[in-house]
Formats: sequence, C-alpha cells, structure tokens
Amino acid sequence: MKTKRIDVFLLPTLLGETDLSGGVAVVIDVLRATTTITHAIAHKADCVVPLLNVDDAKEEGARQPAALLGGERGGQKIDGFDLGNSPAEYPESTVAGKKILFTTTNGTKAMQACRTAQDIYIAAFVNLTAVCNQLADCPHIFVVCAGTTGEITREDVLLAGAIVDVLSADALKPIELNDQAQIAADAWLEAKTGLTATTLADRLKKSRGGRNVLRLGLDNDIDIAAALDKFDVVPKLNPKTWEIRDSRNPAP
Ligand SMILES: O=C(O)[C@H](CS(=O)(=O)O)OP(=O)(O)O
Ligand SMILES: [Mg+2]
Repeated sequence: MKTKRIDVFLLPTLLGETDLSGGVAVVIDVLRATTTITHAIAHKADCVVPLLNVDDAKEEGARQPAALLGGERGGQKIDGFDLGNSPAEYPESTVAGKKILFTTTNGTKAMQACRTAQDIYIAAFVNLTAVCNQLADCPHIFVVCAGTTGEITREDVLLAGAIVDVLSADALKPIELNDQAQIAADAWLEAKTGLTATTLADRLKKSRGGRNVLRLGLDNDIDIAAALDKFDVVPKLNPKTWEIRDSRNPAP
C-alpha cells in the first residue's frame, strides 16, 4: 500500500530549496488573506489575481479599469484601492463577476512561494472540509503557512493542524508527516477539545495575526474567519495564468 505524505511549512521561507514542481500546494493565511479570497470566490468573483506589490497592483488596475483593487498594508486599506482585506468587504453585490487585483502583506507572498507547484489551493477555516475533500486523493501535499511579517503565527498553524487531522482520519493509506506537520497537528488536537466557533475565535484572537487585527478594531473579521465550513468552495490558483478561480469552474 502506497503512503500518503503531508509536509507542512510554518513559514514560506522554511520551504528552502524544496521542490514543489508537479506537487499540490495549499496556502494558508487565516487572518486574513485566504479567508477573504475564499469569501470573494464563494461570492462569485470572476477571479482574484494575487500580486506582490502595491505599485504592480495599481499599474495593472490602470490597464484593467473594470477590475477592483483589493488588499492592505499595515492591515489598512491602501490609498486608491476599492477594498481592504476584510472578508465582509467582499459580498456578492460588490464582487460578483469582477476580477480582483489583490495584494496583502503575507498571504500573497506565500502564494508566490508556491508558484512552481502544479496545483495551488487556498485554504481557510471557512472552507476546511471542502479543501480536505479536494486533497483526499493527493499522494503528496505541501501545506504552506503565510505567517505574519516573517514570524510563525498560531492561527495558520492551527489550520495546518486541522488539515493534517482531517486527512489523517480519512486516509485509507498509511500517512507520513514531517515534524512541522506533527507540531501543527499537536497544536490543533489541543484546540479541538470542546471546539465551537466561539472558542476558535478566542484562540485566533490570541494569535499574532489576531492581535494585529484586534489592534485595528476589526474583531468581526476574526469571528468571520472562525466560521468553520461556511463555504463549500475551494479557490484554486492556476500557476500559469496566475488567477484564482473556483476549482469547480477553473477556466474562463
Ligand atoms: O491584513 C492582515 O490581516 C495582514 C496584515 S498584517 O501582517 O497583520 O499587517 O495581512 P495578511 O497578508 O492577510 O496576513
Ligand atoms: Mg496573515
């Protein structure tokens, strides 16, 4: 029987020289980029284009005036942008049918670090089960946490652990984990006891990313991020077109 393998990287920089080519990558930035992207795709945005720099996003926006500009620096909406990085700013009435040019401090860097993978999925607590269903038959999965400004951040570690936990429970094959996957799974197993949306939100509020979001007065964003399985949607980043679309509806 062939083994299933999950390698977690608690920061994009910990990928080092890891070869992702031909593999399946999962990007996690619970607070808030991957939660916000999942809201945008669930609310029928045409696609989200993750960009590293504010200037690149503005230049692209000038070339594509029908697109919306979204994202943050220092957690705040960027001058001249249409939307910030709060999931609540991406309802269907705003984003349906739209292309969104999107740049954030940590999340879009993590996506860039996975660009050599064959498939790149976007994960958040709001689509945990959908992502795990998508990954069920993948023999080797690379889970990459965005972290917060270069440091490991607990909200991302918890989701990485939840993914490992669900996939391990469902796996018919023996499963191999790297140490970072085991560390994440241990953190999640402790958090999982008596879990409710409120206890998860409380844990997210105590994380590094959570403290940053609270400092901005955006407590509601954390409650939104803790709504487990709100959506049955898996955003998928195509490394060739560099567009994130609903995995069920990948091509334009
Ligand atoms: O907007 C966020 O929540 C963070 C910004 S910061 O690192 O807390 O300043 O960006 P993200 O890329 O979503 O982690
Ligand atoms: Mg973050």
